[in-house]
Amino acid sequence: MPRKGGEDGGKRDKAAAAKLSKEARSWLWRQTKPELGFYLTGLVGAAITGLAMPAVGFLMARFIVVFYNVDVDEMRRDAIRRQALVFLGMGAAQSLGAGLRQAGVSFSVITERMVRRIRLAAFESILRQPIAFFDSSTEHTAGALANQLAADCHLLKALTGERAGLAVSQIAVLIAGLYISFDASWRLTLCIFGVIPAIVLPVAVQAKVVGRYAERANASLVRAASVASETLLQLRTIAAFGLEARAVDAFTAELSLPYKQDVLKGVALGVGSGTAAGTILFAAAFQYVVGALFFDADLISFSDIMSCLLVLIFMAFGFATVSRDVSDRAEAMQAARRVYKLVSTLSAIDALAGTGAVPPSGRAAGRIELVEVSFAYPARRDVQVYQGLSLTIEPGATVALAGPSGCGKSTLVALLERWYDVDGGRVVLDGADVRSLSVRWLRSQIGLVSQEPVLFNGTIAYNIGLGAAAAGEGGGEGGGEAAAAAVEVAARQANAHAFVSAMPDGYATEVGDKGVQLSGGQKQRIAIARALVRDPPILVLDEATSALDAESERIVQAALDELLRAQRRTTIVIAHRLSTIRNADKIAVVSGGRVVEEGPHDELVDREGGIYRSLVLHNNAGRVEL
Ligand SMILES: Nc1ncnc2c1ncn2[C@@H]1O[C@H](COP(=O)(O)OP(=O)(O)OP(=O)(O)O)[C@@H](O)[C@H]1O
Repeated sequence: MPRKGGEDGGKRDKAAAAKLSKEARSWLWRQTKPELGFYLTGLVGAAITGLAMPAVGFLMARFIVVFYNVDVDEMRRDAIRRQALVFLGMGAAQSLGAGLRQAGVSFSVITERMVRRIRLAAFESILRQPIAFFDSSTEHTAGALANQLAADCHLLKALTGERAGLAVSQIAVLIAGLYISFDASWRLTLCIFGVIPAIVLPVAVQAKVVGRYAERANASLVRAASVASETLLQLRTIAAFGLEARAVDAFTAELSLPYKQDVLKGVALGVGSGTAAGTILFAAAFQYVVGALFFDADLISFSDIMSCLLVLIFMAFGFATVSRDVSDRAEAMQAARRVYKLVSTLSAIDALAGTGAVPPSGRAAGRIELVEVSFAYPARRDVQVYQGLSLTIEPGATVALAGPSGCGKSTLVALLERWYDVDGGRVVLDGADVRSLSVRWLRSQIGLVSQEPVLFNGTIAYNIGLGAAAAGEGGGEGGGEAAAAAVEVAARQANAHAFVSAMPDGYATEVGDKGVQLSGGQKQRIAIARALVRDPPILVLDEATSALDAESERIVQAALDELLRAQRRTTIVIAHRLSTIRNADKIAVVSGGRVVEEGPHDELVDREGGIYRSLVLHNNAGRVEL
């Protein structure tokens, strides 16, 4: 019976793939809408030029016949005049067709516009996805997605614009050729066009083979892109551990399959196009023989033999590239399915959607409640991080989260930021379930400083200003006087102003890629300033000093202590340092997926047998592993 299940599964997969292809095709068609007028004009032009090909063959045949058959001079002159006029007409039709084809101004422009639009939609779709989307699959690594934006979107060109015109033109060639040839002699046409399967079959098989190879080669290329992007993002670690050769090996290994498949694809393409090209001329040879037999049996005239033959030969010109086109389209269809899958993936947590409530005041008071929350990360369903966790944080209070490593302290931040949704229970901000709130607004209310500050390539002012830009308060390139003033205020609060002003270019100092030109402590203070520039009602410090050396930690800690003293805002602190935690209004100890102890430092430290007390008692040189 497993075989039957396998067959059913295979059928289901095939049906799902066919459905996806169909949807991808209609989606692609919808993408042409903004340029539909141009597009259709171009396609009509392509159809006319396609129709003209066999028609020219037919006229040539007539022309030859006139010279061969018509003996009387006067009649021949008439016939030649008629033929010349028809040729003139054909010339006009061709001009019109080619003109219309170009007037689609031209297909390449349409294609570029469309691909740009699709790329943008794909990029937006990536940004709309919840964080879980990026946790779960090798298809969704940074390298893989960047590859999709670049390579897949580029491949789509084979399904649109000039290439679509070519397909229409080839179909027109086939229809016109069949019609003219059938009209001349249905017998000979049936015999000759009986060989069409000999052309179509290898091309169809080749397209299928190429399509299948393309899918596997793409999977390898995606993995190669992941290896490349991971290597480039971790260059310092790679250098420190001497992992360059390993990275090259991993990259080479992933490229070997696409290489092999490219070779096979070349062979398939060669066989396909070779068979197609040869078959047309074999058909012509066959036509001579069969035509002669029919001629002897008085079943066909000389004129009709010539028509069938020349139509066939002119059709061969029209089909010269069909084999490669079919392959490219097969590859492009795979890419279209992948891009469509990406752009049609709806996100339950969409920061760009502009949906969800925004409280009338526009600013959160900062009361946070977690009510009976249960949660497991989508990528690791078997690890239940929270099971009925409840915690209330009053507006303006500073709450420290403590507990053993991996107990779920940072997860609380992830749920509050709505990077993930809870499986059970609720996360509530000022009385409203966070799922009902605008994601963009919710995140704009939280200033987050995390363990490893990530800066962007640009100036210090730009990096700090980004905090305000994200909250929709301008900023960006530090733009404007007000923004510049806010950036400086935030830098002062973060204890960063002194070192920034001491730099030759001050706030205009470039920080380099990911902030490499700054020290860890400087980067962290810029990150704190970035979180503060929006003056958030909720501040989250997630082990903000743990990655720093002792001196930098002291400086950053001083900035944070000052900050906590100076302004009452809801603050969640996750820290290993006892001094940060002991000053909090409340310490919540997380263990076994719940808050097991709650209260101020003095109270918890006196609790006999308490987890917090034991953590503090076992602390090492003023640093506790909480
Ligand atoms: N993105 C993720 N996907 C799957 N599991 C995750 C993910 N992030 C964290 N986890 C797991 O969830 C659990 C809680 O992680 P969390 O980062 O919240 O712990 P923590 O208390 O902050 O730890 P630490 O003090 O070591 O930073 C851990 O078991 C961790 O392995």
